[in-house]
Amino acid sequence: MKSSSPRHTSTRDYNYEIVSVDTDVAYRTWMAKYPSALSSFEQITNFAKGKRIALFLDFDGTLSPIVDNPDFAFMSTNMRATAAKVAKYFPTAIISGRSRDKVYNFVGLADLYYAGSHGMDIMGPIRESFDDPPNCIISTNKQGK
Ligand SMILES: O=P(O)(O)OC[C@H]1O[C@H](O[C@H]2O[C@H](CO)[C@@H](O)[C@H](O)[C@H]2O)[C@H](O)[C@@H](O)[C@@H]1O
Repeated sequence: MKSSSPRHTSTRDYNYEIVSVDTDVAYRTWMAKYPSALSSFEQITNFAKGKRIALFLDFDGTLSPIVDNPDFAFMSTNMRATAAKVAKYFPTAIISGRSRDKVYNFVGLADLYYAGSHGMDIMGPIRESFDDPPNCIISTNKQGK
């Protein structure tokens, strides 16, 4: 007779299943406490009305996937295009535990703010001229210094 319930061939399999159930419960509990912002989008947009918006983003695990080798945490083309688009509407900053240069090299968007080393090293968008929006800083290189 064929059994319809899952087979447990070893204690190891059984323990693995308990860990999976625990992980699932922990995940559901966490999601109940911190629901996806996308499911409350209307509430967020209503709350944001009349306010000045700035966007602060994490890099690893947010803009890039978590990978084994930190040197390969590349952003997708879609994610880069989305970050560039959102930065046209709101001041947008990336805050990271990585060094600022490393994050900038991964992202490569000049219109964003970058806060590296957990906020110890901050760079604003590169300003081509004094006529650019005031939320930019002047690039020291562009001034010839
Ligand atoms: O503040 P973040 O931008 O989230 O940076 C936190 C740390 O991110 C990196 O490590 C994490 O991502 C790696 C690549 O996916 C992954 O291999 C590692 O296990 C994660 O901890 C980065 O290497 C660290 O320097 C950052 O502090």
